[in-house]
Amino acid sequence: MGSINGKLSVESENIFPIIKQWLYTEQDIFVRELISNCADAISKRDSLIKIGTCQNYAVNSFICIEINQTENTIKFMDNGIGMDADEIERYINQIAFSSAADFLNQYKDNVDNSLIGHFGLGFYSAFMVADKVEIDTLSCKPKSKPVHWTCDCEMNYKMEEGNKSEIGTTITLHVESDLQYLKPQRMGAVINKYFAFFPIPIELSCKDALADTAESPEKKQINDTNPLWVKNPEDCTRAEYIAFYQKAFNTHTEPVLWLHLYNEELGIKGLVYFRNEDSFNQNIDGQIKIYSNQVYITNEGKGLLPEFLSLQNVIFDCTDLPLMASRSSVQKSEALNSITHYIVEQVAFKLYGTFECEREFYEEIWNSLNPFIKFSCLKDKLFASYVEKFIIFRTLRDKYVTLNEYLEQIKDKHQNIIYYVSDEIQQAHYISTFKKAGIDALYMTHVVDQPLIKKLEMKDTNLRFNRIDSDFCSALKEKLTEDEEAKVTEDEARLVNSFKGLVEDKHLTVKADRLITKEISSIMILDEEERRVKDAIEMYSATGIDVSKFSYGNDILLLNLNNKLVHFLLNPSASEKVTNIIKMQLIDIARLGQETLEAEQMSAFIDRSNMILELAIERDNA
Ligand SMILES: Nc1ncnc2c1ncn2[C@@H]1O[C@H](COP(=O)(O)OP(=O)(O)OP(=O)(O)O)[C@@H](O)[C@H]1O
Repeated sequence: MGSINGKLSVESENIFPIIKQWLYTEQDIFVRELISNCADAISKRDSLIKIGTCQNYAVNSFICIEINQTENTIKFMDNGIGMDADEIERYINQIAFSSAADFLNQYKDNVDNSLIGHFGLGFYSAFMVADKVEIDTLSCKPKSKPVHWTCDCEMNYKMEEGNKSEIGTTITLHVESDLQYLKPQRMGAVINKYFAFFPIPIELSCKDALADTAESPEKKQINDTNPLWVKNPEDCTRAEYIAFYQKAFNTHTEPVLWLHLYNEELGIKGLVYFRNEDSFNQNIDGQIKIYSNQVYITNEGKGLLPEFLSLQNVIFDCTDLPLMASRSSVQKSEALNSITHYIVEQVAFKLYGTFECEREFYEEIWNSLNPFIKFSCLKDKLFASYVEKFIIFRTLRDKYVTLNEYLEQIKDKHQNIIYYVSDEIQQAHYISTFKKAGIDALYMTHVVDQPLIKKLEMKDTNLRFNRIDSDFCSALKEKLTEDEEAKVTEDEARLVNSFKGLVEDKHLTVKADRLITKEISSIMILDEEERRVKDAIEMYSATGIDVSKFSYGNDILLLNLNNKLVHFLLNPSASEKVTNIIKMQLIDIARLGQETLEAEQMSAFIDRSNMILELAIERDNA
């Protein structure tokens, strides 16, 4: 074969600018494309060996990347099918003409369709980093001659007989000396990004500028050819799952639970890891890694997986993913819907199984599952329909219950009213009062609990969620006879009257009742609906919205007629000086139980507290 010079022909227009600017916005992609070509060549060779069209010339398949920092070259070498001059003419010189279609046509009855999805542009991504590219190749076809092909970035090529003696292909990229990919760490990281779990061994070697040139550099295998998701779930151990999690997601944390996806029909294998609390607190977002035939495609699950799954760490491989031309994203399709549906169902079944069969363990890991399950139920109707029943809540008695279990437990006491705690510290006073009175409530302290409450109330209009400091009275009210009720009304009227003038806050209403615990003197309550309006107004106000036109109901100062101090206020012979101090103190104590005092109130409270201590000393001395 003589030497052939030419200008690359293109199918429609000059695609170099497209390659450089549009299709491959990420430079790393040339590594993926060239290694994918090596892999394709090996698969084609294996297919031919299987059908006896090609002699079994190679013992082991290999892909090797060799960096030479002296010559500023990067070589991609494989022992795949190789090319003869005709094939180079067809598949390389005529750009945008993929050989995959030809290959499939020729052997369509004998090979599987895993080679589909090739677009005939990948090879030219080499020009994203190289100003000259060489191909040295020897085809596996009998009596083939080796070919040497070289091309500069002006699209001028030269093709002549080469000197390659072993079947396969070497692509040599001539690059600038400062190119980041000449550094083995950088190149290793990129190979790892796309091919960490590729089934064919990929070796990297580097001849550095200072090394003795006679010595061939050490080769290092970069990838794990047998990732855990490929294995049958029955053969995988707990230690293997954890080790794989830490390696694949680069973390030292351990997952609390995992799920092995394995569906031959959909061609899907993968792992869903449920992250632990610490990992959640560090970063609310999880990681999604999608592979196709063990080649990394994307970490962008948007549109592919339901949004809520992005809270967990998911890695999966799907043989038939409908890929976009750049192979970096996935097209929406029916097949994709089935995959998504399968994953959502599997996640729901895993949670169901753990809840039903390992309730104690489920409760142990609940803090880690809590935000994920609740958020998912808010976001995804299908998922909610499976999983809503497995939401559990910690109670004041430090037990975990589902909503149904709680409703069953309280049905004789406060039917359908669910008391909840939204802030353990702020509502500590109410919590201890509830505990003393033997009334249970649920901890709903996560931000996701507020929208969840709204959703549950909308779903079942009989349910009423009352924060522990709202509607306190009905929970703790003593059961009274008619006569006793009449007495309460009378005492209440007297107390309301005596507080007049003392309370300047127009948002404060005084009420009195007999509560089942004597220890409580005064407590501030706000009707649940009014409190929700108040919270919303405060939230809008914080975002700068003018809220002056909005208003909400009054805070209620509830006085417990069973308490000694309150009882004292009804004593007609008590001195006005002392009763006024007690009344003011009762108001402030009630306010403190709910929120902090304003500056002036706090100062008055401290002065008054000191005065009370002085009175105590005076009394002791008397
Ligand atoms: N290492 C190789 N060994 C054998 N043939 C190769 C090799 N690299 C490229 N080729 C041939 O060149 C053709 C063009 O490669 P190119 O990467 O541009 O397109 P493709 O692999 O067909 O599709 P894609 O754009 O998806 O990569 C390939 O189809 C293949 O026939």
